Amino acid sequence: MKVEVCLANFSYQRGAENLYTEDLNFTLDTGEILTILGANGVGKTTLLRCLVGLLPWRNGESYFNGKSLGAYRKIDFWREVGYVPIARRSTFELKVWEYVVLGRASYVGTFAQPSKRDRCLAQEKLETVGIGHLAEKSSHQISSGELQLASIARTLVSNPKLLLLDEPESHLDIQKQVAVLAVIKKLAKEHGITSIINTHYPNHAFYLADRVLLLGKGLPVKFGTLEDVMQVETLSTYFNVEVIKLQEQWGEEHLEVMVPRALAKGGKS
Ligand SMILES: Nc1ncnc2c1ncn2[C@@H]1O[C@H](COP(=O)(O)OP(=O)(O)OP(=O)(O)O)[C@@H](O)[C@H]1O
Repeated sequence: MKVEVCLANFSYQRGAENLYTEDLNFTLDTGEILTILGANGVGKTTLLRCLVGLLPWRNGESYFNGKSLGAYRKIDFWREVGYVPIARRSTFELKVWEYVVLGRASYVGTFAQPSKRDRCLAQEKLETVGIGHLAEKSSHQISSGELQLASIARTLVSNPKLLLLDEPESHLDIQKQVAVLAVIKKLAKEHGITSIINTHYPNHAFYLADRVLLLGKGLPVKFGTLEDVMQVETLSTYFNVEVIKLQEQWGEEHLEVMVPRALAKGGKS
Protein backbone atom coordinates (compact mmCIF):
# COMPACT_ATOMS: atom_id res chain seq x y z
CA MET A 1 0.00 0.00 0.00
CA LYS A 2 1.30 3.46 -0.91
CA VAL A 3 1.12 6.00 1.92
CA GLU A 4 1.22 9.77 1.65
CA VAL A 5 0.99 12.46 4.28
CA CYS A 6 0.48 15.99 2.94
CA LEU A 7 0.84 19.24 4.87
CA ALA A 8 -0.22 17.59 8.12
CA ASN A 9 0.03 18.87 11.66
CA PHE A 10 -1.63 18.29 15.02
CA SER A 11 -2.25 19.80 18.44
CA TYR A 12 -3.79 18.17 21.52
CA GLN A 13 -5.27 21.49 22.64
CA ARG A 14 -7.35 23.86 20.58
CA GLY A 15 -5.46 27.13 20.11
CA ALA A 16 -2.14 25.65 21.30
CA GLU A 17 0.83 25.64 18.96
CA ASN A 18 1.37 22.77 16.57
CA LEU A 19 3.11 19.66 17.90
CA TYR A 20 5.33 19.42 14.81
CA THR A 21 7.67 22.32 14.01
CA GLU A 22 6.80 22.01 10.32
CA ASP A 23 3.87 20.43 8.53
CA LEU A 24 4.60 16.77 7.78
CA ASN A 25 5.05 15.71 4.18
CA PHE A 26 6.20 12.27 3.20
CA THR A 27 5.49 9.44 0.78
CA LEU A 28 6.13 5.74 1.17
CA ASP A 29 5.86 3.22 -1.65
CA THR A 30 4.36 -0.26 -1.39
CA GLY A 31 6.65 -2.62 0.55
CA GLU A 32 8.86 0.16 1.90
CA ILE A 33 9.76 0.49 5.56
CA LEU A 34 9.74 3.87 7.30
CA THR A 35 11.32 4.24 10.72
CA ILE A 36 10.35 7.23 12.82
CA LEU A 37 13.04 8.44 15.21
CA GLY A 38 13.15 11.22 17.77
CA ALA A 39 13.51 11.94 21.47
CA ASN A 40 10.78 11.18 24.03
CA GLY A 41 7.71 13.32 23.54
CA VAL A 42 8.42 14.61 20.02
CA GLY A 43 5.21 13.06 18.72
CA LYS A 44 6.04 9.64 17.24
CA THR A 45 3.02 7.80 18.69
CA THR A 46 0.77 10.77 17.95
CA LEU A 47 1.90 10.68 14.34
CA LEU A 48 0.97 7.00 13.96
CA ARG A 49 -2.43 7.68 15.51
CA CYS A 50 -3.13 10.73 13.31
CA LEU A 51 -1.96 8.91 10.21
CA VAL A 52 -4.77 6.35 10.50
CA GLY A 53 -7.45 8.65 11.93
CA LEU A 54 -7.33 7.58 15.59
CA LEU A 55 -6.63 11.28 16.20
CA PRO A 56 -7.69 14.04 13.77
CA TRP A 57 -4.99 15.96 11.92
CA ARG A 58 -5.40 19.69 12.67
CA ASN A 59 -4.53 20.35 9.04
CA GLY A 60 -3.47 18.18 6.13
CA GLU A 61 -4.49 14.64 5.21
CA SER A 62 -3.30 11.04 4.91
CA TYR A 63 -3.71 9.19 1.60
CA PHE A 64 -3.60 5.45 1.05
CA ASN A 65 -3.13 4.22 -2.51
CA GLY A 66 -4.02 7.75 -3.59
CA LYS A 67 -7.34 7.80 -1.72
CA SER A 68 -7.81 10.15 1.21
CA LEU A 69 -8.46 8.55 4.59
CA GLY A 70 -11.81 10.35 4.80
CA ALA A 71 -12.98 8.60 1.62
CA TYR A 72 -12.60 5.11 3.16
CA ARG A 73 -15.33 3.26 5.03
CA LYS A 74 -13.80 2.52 8.45
CA ILE A 75 -14.37 -1.22 8.20
CA ASP A 76 -12.70 -1.38 4.76
CA PHE A 77 -9.78 0.70 5.95
CA TRP A 78 -9.10 -1.42 9.04
CA ARG A 79 -9.16 -4.59 6.94
CA GLU A 80 -6.13 -3.20 5.10
CA VAL A 81 -4.26 -1.73 8.06
CA GLY A 82 -2.72 -3.38 11.12
CA TYR A 83 -1.74 -1.31 14.16
CA VAL A 84 0.47 -2.85 16.83
CA PRO A 85 0.60 -0.42 19.78
CA ILE A 86 3.26 -0.58 22.49
CA ALA A 87 2.83 -4.10 23.94
CA ARG A 88 0.74 -4.42 27.09
CA ARG A 89 -0.49 -7.65 28.61
CA SER A 90 -4.29 -7.89 28.61
CA THR A 91 -6.10 -8.78 31.83
CA PHE A 92 -8.08 -11.44 29.91
CA GLU A 93 -6.43 -14.83 29.83
CA LEU A 94 -6.70 -16.51 26.45
CA LYS A 95 -4.89 -19.22 24.59
CA VAL A 96 -2.32 -17.68 22.27
CA TRP A 97 -4.28 -18.77 19.16
CA GLU A 98 -7.48 -17.23 20.60
CA TYR A 99 -5.61 -13.98 21.24
CA VAL A 100 -4.46 -14.02 17.60
CA VAL A 101 -7.94 -14.83 16.26
CA LEU A 102 -9.19 -11.57 17.83
CA GLY A 103 -7.39 -9.86 14.97
CA ARG A 104 -10.08 -11.34 12.68
CA ALA A 105 -12.81 -9.36 14.49
CA SER A 106 -13.59 -7.18 11.46
CA TYR A 107 -14.36 -10.40 9.52
CA VAL A 108 -15.72 -12.66 12.25
CA GLY A 109 -17.94 -10.20 14.15
CA THR A 110 -16.94 -9.48 17.72
CA PHE A 111 -19.18 -12.04 19.44
CA ALA A 112 -19.32 -14.72 16.74
CA GLN A 113 -17.50 -18.02 17.11
CA PRO A 114 -14.31 -18.12 15.03
CA SER A 115 -14.45 -20.65 12.20
CA LYS A 116 -12.00 -23.49 11.58
CA ARG A 117 -10.53 -21.30 8.85
CA ASP A 118 -9.94 -18.45 11.36
CA ARG A 119 -8.20 -20.95 13.69
CA CYS A 120 -5.98 -22.19 10.81
CA LEU A 121 -5.14 -18.66 9.78
CA ALA A 122 -4.11 -17.82 13.36
CA GLN A 123 -1.83 -20.87 13.38
CA GLU A 124 -0.34 -19.89 10.01
CA LYS A 125 0.45 -16.36 11.22
CA LEU A 126 1.94 -17.69 14.46
CA GLU A 127 4.23 -19.83 12.27
CA THR A 128 5.11 -16.74 10.18
CA VAL A 129 6.39 -14.94 13.28
CA GLY A 130 8.13 -18.10 14.52
CA ILE A 131 5.98 -19.06 17.55
CA GLY A 132 3.59 -21.66 16.11
CA HIS A 133 4.54 -24.00 18.96
CA LEU A 134 2.99 -21.62 21.51
CA ALA A 135 -0.56 -21.71 20.06
CA GLU A 136 -2.07 -23.68 22.95
CA LYS A 137 -0.27 -21.82 25.74
CA SER A 138 -1.97 -19.22 27.92
CA SER A 139 -1.34 -15.61 26.92
CA HIS A 140 -0.34 -15.07 30.57
CA GLN A 141 2.33 -17.75 30.41
CA ILE A 142 4.42 -16.46 27.54
CA SER A 143 7.27 -13.96 27.75
CA SER A 144 6.86 -10.31 26.73
CA GLY A 145 8.91 -10.96 23.60
CA GLU A 146 6.63 -13.85 22.65
CA LEU A 147 3.62 -11.65 23.41
CA GLN A 148 5.03 -9.00 21.09
CA LEU A 149 5.35 -11.59 18.31
CA ALA A 150 1.79 -12.80 19.04
CA SER A 151 0.57 -9.18 18.74
CA ILE A 152 2.15 -8.97 15.30
CA ALA A 153 0.54 -12.31 14.34
CA ARG A 154 -2.79 -10.97 15.57
CA THR A 155 -2.45 -8.06 13.19
CA LEU A 156 -1.43 -10.31 10.30
CA VAL A 157 -4.59 -12.46 10.41
CA SER A 158 -6.51 -9.70 8.66
CA ASN A 159 -3.90 -9.75 5.86
CA PRO A 160 -2.99 -6.05 6.19
CA LYS A 161 -1.31 -4.12 3.41
CA LEU A 162 0.06 -1.59 5.88
CA LEU A 163 1.55 -2.31 9.30
CA LEU A 164 2.11 0.33 11.97
CA LEU A 165 4.29 -0.73 14.87
CA ASP A 166 4.91 1.40 17.94
CA GLU A 167 8.24 0.47 19.51
CA PRO A 168 7.96 -3.22 18.56
CA GLU A 169 11.28 -4.00 20.29
CA SER A 170 10.41 -2.45 23.66
CA HIS A 171 10.99 -4.88 26.58
CA LEU A 172 12.75 -7.38 24.31
CA ASP A 173 16.18 -8.91 24.87
CA ILE A 174 18.65 -8.42 22.03
CA GLN A 175 18.02 -11.84 20.49
CA LYS A 176 14.25 -11.20 20.45
CA GLN A 177 14.83 -7.69 19.05
CA VAL A 178 16.66 -9.26 16.11
CA ALA A 179 13.86 -11.85 15.70
CA VAL A 180 11.08 -9.23 15.71
CA LEU A 181 12.91 -6.91 13.33
CA ALA A 182 13.66 -9.83 10.99
CA VAL A 183 9.94 -10.68 10.88
CA ILE A 184 9.02 -7.07 10.05
CA LYS A 185 11.64 -6.97 7.29
CA LYS A 186 10.44 -10.27 5.83
CA LEU A 187 6.82 -9.05 5.80
CA ALA A 188 7.81 -5.93 3.90
CA LYS A 189 10.28 -7.46 1.49
CA GLU A 190 8.61 -10.84 0.79
CA HIS A 191 4.95 -9.97 1.27
CA GLY A 192 5.02 -6.31 0.15
CA ILE A 193 3.51 -5.03 3.41
CA THR A 194 4.37 -1.36 3.81
CA SER A 195 5.56 -0.78 7.38
CA ILE A 196 5.94 2.24 9.62
CA ILE A 197 7.86 1.72 12.83
CA ASN A 198 8.50 3.98 15.79
CA THR A 199 11.76 3.14 17.48
CA HIS A 200 14.17 4.50 20.05
CA TYR A 201 17.09 2.64 18.45
CA PRO A 202 18.84 4.46 15.61
CA ASN A 203 20.68 1.27 14.70
CA HIS A 204 17.38 -0.45 14.02
CA ALA A 205 16.82 2.10 11.28
CA PHE A 206 20.06 0.89 9.68
CA TYR A 207 18.69 -2.64 9.61
CA LEU A 208 15.15 -1.87 8.52
CA ALA A 209 14.64 1.45 6.89
CA ASP A 210 14.12 2.46 3.30
CA ARG A 211 13.12 5.88 4.60
CA VAL A 212 13.66 7.66 7.90
CA LEU A 213 11.58 10.41 9.49
CA LEU A 214 13.45 12.27 12.22
CA LEU A 215 11.55 14.59 14.55
CA GLY A 216 13.01 17.06 17.03
CA LYS A 217 11.51 19.75 19.25
CA GLY A 218 11.98 23.11 17.52
CA LEU A 219 13.97 21.46 14.71
CA PRO A 220 13.09 20.95 11.04
CA VAL A 221 11.39 17.66 10.18
CA LYS A 222 13.90 15.45 8.35
CA PHE A 223 12.66 12.84 5.91
CA GLY A 224 14.75 10.85 3.45
CA THR A 225 16.96 7.84 2.89
CA LEU A 226 19.35 6.49 5.53
CA GLU A 227 22.17 8.43 3.87
CA ASP A 228 20.12 11.65 3.90
CA VAL A 229 19.12 11.49 7.53
CA MET A 230 21.41 9.22 9.56
CA GLN A 231 24.39 11.52 9.88
CA VAL A 232 26.39 11.71 13.11
CA GLU A 233 25.96 15.49 13.43
CA THR A 234 22.24 15.28 12.72
CA LEU A 235 21.55 12.56 15.30
CA SER A 236 23.73 14.36 17.89
CA THR A 237 21.62 17.49 17.39
CA TYR A 238 18.21 15.77 17.37
CA PHE A 239 18.94 13.59 20.43
CA ASN A 240 20.97 16.30 22.19
CA VAL A 241 23.78 13.87 22.96
CA GLU A 242 27.11 13.30 21.25
CA VAL A 243 26.75 10.35 18.89
CA ILE A 244 29.67 8.57 17.20
CA LYS A 245 29.82 6.12 14.31
CA LEU A 246 31.89 2.95 14.84
CA GLN A 247 32.96 0.84 11.87
CA GLU A 248 34.37 -2.67 11.60
CA GLN A 249 35.31 -4.95 8.72
CA TRP A 250 33.82 -8.37 9.58
CA GLY A 251 35.02 -10.76 6.87
CA GLU A 252 33.32 -9.41 3.77
CA GLU A 253 30.87 -7.27 5.71
CA HIS A 254 31.50 -3.61 6.39
CA LEU A 255 29.64 -2.91 9.62
CA GLU A 256 28.62 0.45 11.04
CA VAL A 257 26.82 1.35 14.25
CA MET A 258 26.01 4.65 15.89
CA VAL A 259 26.14 4.94 19.67
CA PRO A 260 26.24 7.76 22.20
CA ARG A 261 29.96 8.34 22.81
CA ALA A 262 29.37 8.32 26.58
CA LEU A 263 28.08 4.73 26.43
CA ALA A 264 31.03 3.30 24.49
CA LYS A 265 33.61 1.61 26.73
CA GLY A 266 36.24 4.22 27.52
CA GLY A 267 33.92 7.06 26.44
CA LYS A 268 33.65 10.06 28.73
CA SER A 269 30.26 11.60 29.42
N1 LIG B 1 -3.68 12.48 25.27
C1 LIG B 1 -2.82 13.51 25.32
N2 LIG B 1 -3.22 14.75 25.69
C2 LIG B 1 -2.37 15.79 25.73
N3 LIG B 1 -1.06 15.69 25.40
C3 LIG B 1 -0.59 14.49 25.04
C4 LIG B 1 -1.44 13.34 24.97
N4 LIG B 1 -0.71 12.27 24.57
C5 LIG B 1 0.54 12.75 24.38
N5 LIG B 1 0.62 14.05 24.67
C6 LIG B 1 1.81 14.92 24.55
O1 LIG B 1 2.11 15.04 23.17
C7 LIG B 1 3.52 14.97 22.96
C8 LIG B 1 3.85 13.84 22.00
O2 LIG B 1 3.54 12.61 22.64
P1 LIG B 1 3.85 11.22 21.92
O3 LIG B 1 3.41 10.12 22.85
O4 LIG B 1 3.31 11.24 20.57
O5 LIG B 1 5.45 11.26 21.83
P2 LIG B 1 6.48 10.12 21.49
O6 LIG B 1 7.51 10.72 20.60
O7 LIG B 1 5.77 8.91 20.98
O8 LIG B 1 7.08 9.84 22.93
P3 LIG B 1 7.87 8.54 23.52
O9 LIG B 1 9.11 8.39 22.72
O10 LIG B 1 8.16 8.97 24.94
O11 LIG B 1 6.94 7.38 23.43
C9 LIG B 1 4.15 14.83 24.35
O12 LIG B 1 4.56 16.11 24.79
C10 LIG B 1 3.02 14.29 25.20
O13 LIG B 1 3.15 14.72 26.53
